[in-house]
Amino acid sequence: MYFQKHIRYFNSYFSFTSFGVSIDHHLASARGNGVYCFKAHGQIYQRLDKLVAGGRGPRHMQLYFYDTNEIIANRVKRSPKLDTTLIRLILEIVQDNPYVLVFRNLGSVSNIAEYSIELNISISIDQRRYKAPRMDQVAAIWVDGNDPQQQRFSRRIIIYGSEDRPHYVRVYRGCYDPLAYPLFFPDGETGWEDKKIEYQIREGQFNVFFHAGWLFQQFAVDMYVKVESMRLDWYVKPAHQDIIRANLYKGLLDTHAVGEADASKASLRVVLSKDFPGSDRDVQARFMDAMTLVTRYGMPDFFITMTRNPYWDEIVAELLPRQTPQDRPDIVARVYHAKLLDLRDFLLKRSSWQAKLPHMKKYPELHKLVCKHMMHSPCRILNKDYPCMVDGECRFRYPRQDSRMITAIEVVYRLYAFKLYTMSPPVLQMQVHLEGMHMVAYKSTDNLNNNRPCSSLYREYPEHFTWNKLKKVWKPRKAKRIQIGRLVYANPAEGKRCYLRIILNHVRGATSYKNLRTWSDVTYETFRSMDNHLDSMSKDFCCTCDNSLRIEQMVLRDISYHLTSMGKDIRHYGLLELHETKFTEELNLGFDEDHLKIVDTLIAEQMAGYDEILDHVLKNKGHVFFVDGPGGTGKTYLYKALIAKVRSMDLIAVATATSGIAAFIMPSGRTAHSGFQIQIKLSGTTMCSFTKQSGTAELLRRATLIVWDEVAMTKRQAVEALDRSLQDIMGYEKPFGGKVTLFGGDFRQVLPVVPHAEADVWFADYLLKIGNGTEEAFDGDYVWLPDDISIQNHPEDDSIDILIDREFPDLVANCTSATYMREHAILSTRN
Ligand SMILES: Nc1ncnc2c1ncn2[C@@H]1O[C@H](COP(=O)(O)OP(=O)(O)OP(=O)(O)O)[C@@H](O)[C@H]1O
Repeated sequence: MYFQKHIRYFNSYFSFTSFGVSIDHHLASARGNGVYCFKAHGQIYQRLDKLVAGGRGPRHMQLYFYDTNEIIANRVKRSPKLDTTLIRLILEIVQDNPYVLVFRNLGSVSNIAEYSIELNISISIDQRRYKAPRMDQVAAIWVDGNDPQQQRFSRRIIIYGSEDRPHYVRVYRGCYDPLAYPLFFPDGETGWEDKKIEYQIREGQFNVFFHAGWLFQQFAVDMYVKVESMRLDWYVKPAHQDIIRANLYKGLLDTHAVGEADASKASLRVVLSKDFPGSDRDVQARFMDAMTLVTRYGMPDFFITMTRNPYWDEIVAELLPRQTPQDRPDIVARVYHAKLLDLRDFLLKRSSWQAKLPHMKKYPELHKLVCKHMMHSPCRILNKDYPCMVDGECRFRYPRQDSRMITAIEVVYRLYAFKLYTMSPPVLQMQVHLEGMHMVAYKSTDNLNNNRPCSSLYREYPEHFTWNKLKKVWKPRKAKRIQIGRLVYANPAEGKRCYLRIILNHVRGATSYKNLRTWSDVTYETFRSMDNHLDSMSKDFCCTCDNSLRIEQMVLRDISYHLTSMGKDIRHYGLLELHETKFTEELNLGFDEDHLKIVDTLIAEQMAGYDEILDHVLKNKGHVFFVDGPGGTGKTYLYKALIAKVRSMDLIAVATATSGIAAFIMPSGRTAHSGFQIQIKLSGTTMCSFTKQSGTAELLRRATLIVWDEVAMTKRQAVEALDRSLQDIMGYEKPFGGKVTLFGGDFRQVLPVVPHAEADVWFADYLLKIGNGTEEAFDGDYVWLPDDISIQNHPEDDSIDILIDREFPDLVANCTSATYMREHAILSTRN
């Protein structure tokens, strides 16, 4: 019992390594709720120390250098309460462990500081069997003077006697488990086997994991992190990133069209692909799939959640003596999965079913329990009186924030490879490709000529046919089970492909691309309508210019402007050639002569900023500046001076601001969203939507100064998107791709955000009336303020004190309370 209760402690005491991860200390430890959890940043690894013990005495593998009695004495020295009989027993069990043998051998040498060990980190002994490695397979020992260049193992770590630098064993190394979990792998097995097999219950077979309590939980979570880390590592590799480029196929073709051979320059950088569960794109795709079912069958009537109860009879019946469900995440995960399948079958196979509350009078207890634990209606602002509402908050904390926490049960569920989601009927994502843009999808519909239902839409095919991925043909569906088709999304900015998608959604029984373009026996050519459109657009420009070539260019530039704002390049649309690119446009922006003179009027602080920034621009030294100052202190004035100076030297200065008004004041300024093509929906990995070969990218590549005013008003993610994109197009992993970037803004002008605050309707209306000039006024432009919102001008002129007293009652007593200070504020029109 004692051993089981402290098994994690024992394991960490006998492990050769220590657990290494950077932990978010705000979230680490029990923090009052009793469940130990921690939030890790980055990779998890095991740490190996040098051979010579540090000032705090031997630890981990260093403890093995001594003979048994000495080890026990050493271990007891570190932890006086240790049960020595138990330690002796464990040491006996691990006595043939090859790592123990290696380290124990070192115990007999006197000058250990001069030794080093070559540790084999990727042991590849027979992994299908639980066979222990031999000592010479895990490590070799050199005495002083041996040539460490003589590499014995292909992947190794050399642990030196006295070198202070610790070594890290990454999760995917074969020796990770035996070094970290000696209690599970007493003979030093690689621990590299299929974990699904390890967690199986086998009649008559002793499985150490099921007796390890907390250590099993820790091991399972560690294994899951291992799996996940390896998958993430795969995605992070540049070679694999290239494979999963967002618009791979389309991007490749586009790239060839503009003579760009390097595919990596073709499209946006994507961190995680759709195949990674939980990634943005996976969620997006599943949302679209769900909406396909909604389109087909209507809105859902029920949203059912199923929670596991660790004390379900089926779980308790399987527990070993003295075990609690927490000790057996494997059983909990299995039973939950089985019950989930049962529920799904019940819901799907029964043609009709009803969800009924137990009768209130007949089963009062049951009724109460169901209402209490199993139902939740909209609450908070939608239903303030709902029983879950306590002090204006939902006591179940709905709606819940997204969070990602891995528990041992979830981990085992994932390691068993149980499905995370299924859809019934399933949704098939159908590709939409322009002719010649893809080899497989739409063209193959030709195979349908003989047996295609002539009234079907393309997306309805899966209901009548099955798609053979290997042969790439549709075959008539035999089974009753149907599948719903969904055409993959095409952004309107994609032009032709988007139109094709719309047409596919409307034209029934089409057999070819030509057939799709045919209407009332007339086959339309691509861009025919666009040509007409060009003619009609030019009329807008005719009144400003009479040179037809110039008008043509003006129209094209206008189209290009709109396309660029959608992240596209006019060169990919087969239109006439646009001579002036965005880049040359920006070069010819010119500057205001008056702004050049501003430099003579700058005050000392402005001048210091001007000199410093200009120096970086002239020497091309990348740096990020932030100009801070309350409103009206001359920030814009400084930008004007700088921008004029940079442009006067025929260099490019890109001037942007968050709001349209601020952008208007900047010389040839534009909003940051339009200038940098920042997407509306932002996440931690969003990039700006311009492509590497677009005009915007070229402009930013050549820009020597980038100015973004009012940056305090924008979302952090927007600035981060620009940072990522600049790094991407510059191919330089320094902030903002090594550009001189000047941000300006004033956080004092950002109003505090009060979550869930309710507007005072009367006051809002009153303010609008004043703003619109419809409030009753006297003496020209004075309005009466109602008494209850104004403070009388006191004869002793202490009205400010009165205001403070009224807004901050008991200020002295509460001034240290963060909640009190958050809830009171005096806003002033002077910023
Ligand atoms: N050194 C200076 N000499 C003369 N006038 C100046 C100087 N600096 C600023 N000003 C003037 O002060 C006024 C306010 O300056 P500016 O608009 O640059 O402030 P700001 O900090 O950008 O304000 P906000 O944060 O509200 O946008 C402008 O009319 C500007 O011409």
